Amino acid sequence: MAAANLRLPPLPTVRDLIKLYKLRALRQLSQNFLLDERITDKIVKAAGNIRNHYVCEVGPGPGSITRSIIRKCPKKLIVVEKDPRFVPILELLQEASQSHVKMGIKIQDIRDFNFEEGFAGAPAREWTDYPPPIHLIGNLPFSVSTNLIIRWLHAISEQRSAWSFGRSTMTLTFQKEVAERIVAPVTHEQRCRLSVMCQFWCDVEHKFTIPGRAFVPKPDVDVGVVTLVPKKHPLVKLPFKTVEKILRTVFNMRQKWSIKGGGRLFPEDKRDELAVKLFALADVDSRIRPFEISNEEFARICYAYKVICEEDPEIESYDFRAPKKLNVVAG
Ligand SMILES: C[S@@+](CC[C@H](N)C(=O)[O-])C[C@H]1O[C@@H](n2cnc3c(N)ncnc32)[C@H](O)[C@@H]1O
Repeated sequence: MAAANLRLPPLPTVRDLIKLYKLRALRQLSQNFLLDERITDKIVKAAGNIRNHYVCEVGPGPGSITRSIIRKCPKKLIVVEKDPRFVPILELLQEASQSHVKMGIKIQDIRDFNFEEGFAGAPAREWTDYPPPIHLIGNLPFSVSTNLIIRWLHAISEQRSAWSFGRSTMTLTFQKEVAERIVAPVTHEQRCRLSVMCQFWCDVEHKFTIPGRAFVPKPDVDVGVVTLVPKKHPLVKLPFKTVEKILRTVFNMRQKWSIKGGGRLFPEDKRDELAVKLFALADVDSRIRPFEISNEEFARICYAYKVICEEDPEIESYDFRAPKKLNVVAG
């Protein structure tokens, strides 16, 4: 039987609090608020069981998802919000829930937040064990969401930050197109570098879509709720930056044969020869387009690149985007 939700003491509605504190949404902080409790409950439900767990909410704003999280009775909730105007409302929630939930309020950029400190005391699990009782939940600001997920994948690949405790899970919102890219399988029209990066390190699921009209103010796009659970066994075990460079380069020519983009991993004088070698070593058809390459095939391409770099270490530092050296004649 499901445990009963915590009943908060009577509070003004989030809509009334926004009015009371005259909180005009700031476009530069991607502020679009969710006021419908059924939707915020659904987001929190997508995170699975959080009772007695440790939760970090990214960008709580006026606190509607925060209320849904509190009702599920986590052991500890840390909210990280950049905009200090929300402090009085968040403190109200902190006070209302203090007998049940230990709630911390951090006014700062999520990109600078120290998860090891925030989750201090949370039980750690072996990477290949069940995920620890730690969750990251948030209706992310559009302006930082892609950058944030790349940073977090990097941390996952090195099992640090929130992932020094094990395979901490994430339930996050993205613009619908970004959500579709994250989960896009091979040959999907939205498949891109982000799809492969996310799927190398996480099991991803697009849980549901929230129509733009559910937000105040209404954004121009719909929003997808995605769960990301770090994989026990990532599909690739190579340095994150190397993998990122390989995928960025191959996807640079999305509509061309993969050998075209892949070739740009190598300096021009060796390009043709090494591009053929890359795909031969990886046993991947070089004439399919990047979005037609499966995750497993991309993993083989990454390892083949590594072999080529071991044979010729100068290759690794080559980046086709770097400005060409000018041949300046002295004197
Ligand atoms: C889309 S709103 C969501 C607000 C609230 N969670 C909701 O669903 O109604 C994004 C929130 O993230 C906050 N925010 C924007 N950039 C941030 C950052 N870099 N670090 C932390 N919070 C940020 C905004 O101030 C805003 O409150």
